[in-house]
Amino acid sequence: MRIDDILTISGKRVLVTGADGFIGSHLTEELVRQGANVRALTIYNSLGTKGWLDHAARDIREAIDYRPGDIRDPFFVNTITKDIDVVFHLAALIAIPYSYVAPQAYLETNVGGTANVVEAARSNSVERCIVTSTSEVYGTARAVPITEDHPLQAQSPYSASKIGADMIALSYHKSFDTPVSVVRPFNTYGPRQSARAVLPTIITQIAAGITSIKLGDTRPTRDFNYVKDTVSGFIALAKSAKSIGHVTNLASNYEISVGEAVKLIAHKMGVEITIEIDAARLRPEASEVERLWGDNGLALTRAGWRPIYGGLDGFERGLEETIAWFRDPANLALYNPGRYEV
Ligand SMILES: NC(=O)c1ccc[n+]([C@@H]2O[C@H](COP(=O)([O-])OP(=O)(O)OC[C@H]3O[C@@H](n4cnc5c(N)ncnc54)[C@H](O)[C@@H]3O)[C@@H](O)[C@H]2O)c1
Repeated sequence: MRIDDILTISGKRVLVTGADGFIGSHLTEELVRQGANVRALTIYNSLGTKGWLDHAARDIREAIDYRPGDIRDPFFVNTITKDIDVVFHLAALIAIPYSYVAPQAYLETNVGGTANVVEAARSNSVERCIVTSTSEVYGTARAVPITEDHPLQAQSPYSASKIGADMIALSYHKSFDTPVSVVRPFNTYGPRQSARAVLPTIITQIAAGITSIKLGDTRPTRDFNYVKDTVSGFIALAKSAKSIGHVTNLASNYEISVGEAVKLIAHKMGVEITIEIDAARLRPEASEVERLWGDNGLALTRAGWRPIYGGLDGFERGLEETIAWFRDPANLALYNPGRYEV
C-alpha cells in the first residue's frame, strides 16, 4: 500500500456511506464536483429513493454509482469496497433521543457497521478511510476549547456507540496499519438537515408561521459548523497523510447558547417569538451535554483547514444561507411545514 503525503481527489474511486443523508449528500456533491468517481452507499428502501441525493443537480445525480444496502451487512460492505481508493464513512443512527429508546440498534449500526467498514477498508487495501465521529463523545466540556485529548464521556447511548466506533477504527490503524482518520465534527447545520436538530427545528417552525417555538433546554452551548465547512474539512483531512491514525476536530471555534441562537434566527427572520420549553425534548439531566466549544488547531496543522464560516460573522452568514434555503417553499414542503418533530 502506498500512502501519498497529499492525495488527489480527482480521478479517485471514492465510496461514501450515508451518502443519502444531510452531510453525506453535500460531501458527495462536492466530491463529484472535484472529479472523483463516487460510489454512494444509500440505505436500501423498497421505493428506490436515494434520500437527499434525489435532490442533487441532474449532472451530479447521473455521475454517481448508487449502491443501496446496509452497513450492518459485512458481505455487502466488503463487496462494494473492492476497487475503492478512498472511503468516507458517515452512515450512522444519529438522533440522540432515539438512542434512549433503542440503544441496541445504535450499537449494531454505529459500532457493528463501522467495524464492517474498517474491515472492508483493510481487506481491500484502500488508501484512506475517513471515519466520522462527533463532538458528542466529549460530553460536557471539562476544559475549553475542547482539544482532541479531552476525556471521552458517554452521556448517551448515541455517544457511547460513537466512542466504540472511534476505538474500533483507531485500533485498525494500530493493529493493521489501515490508513484510518477519525474526523470529529462539532454540531453541523445547513440546508437539508433534519428538523429534529435544533437550528432547523427553530427555522422550520418560524417559516411555518409558528411564533411560540417549542424547544428543549435553551441553556446548553454549542459550536456550530456550517455544512460547507464540515465538507471541506472532510476532504482536506482525507488529502493529508498527517491525519492518518489520529482524531481531528472540525470546529468553528465559536460558542453560542441555544437560547442566543434562537434570538439570532428570529431576528434574521424578522419575527418576534416566545419560547415554550417542551418536556418531550428535554434530555435526562446527566445526559444533556451542557457545553461544547471546539479547538480546531490540529485541523489547521494537519490539513491546512480553517472554517470559512467561523466566528459570529461566519455563523450569521451560515444562518442566512440556511434560512434562505428553508424559506424556499419547495424545500420547506419536504419538511411537512407546521409539523413539529421531537
Ligand atoms: N449533523 C451533525 O451535527 C453531526 C455532527 C457530528 C457528527 N455527525 C456525524 O455525521 C454523520 C452523518 O450525519 P448526518 O447529520 O448527515 O445524519 P443523517 O441521518 O442525515 O445521515 C446518516 C445517514 O446514514 C444512513 N444510515 C443509517 N443507518 C444505516 C445503515 N444501517 N446502513 C446504511 N446507511 C445507514 C441514513 O440513511 C442516513 O442517510 C454521522 O456519522 C453523524 O454521527 C453529525
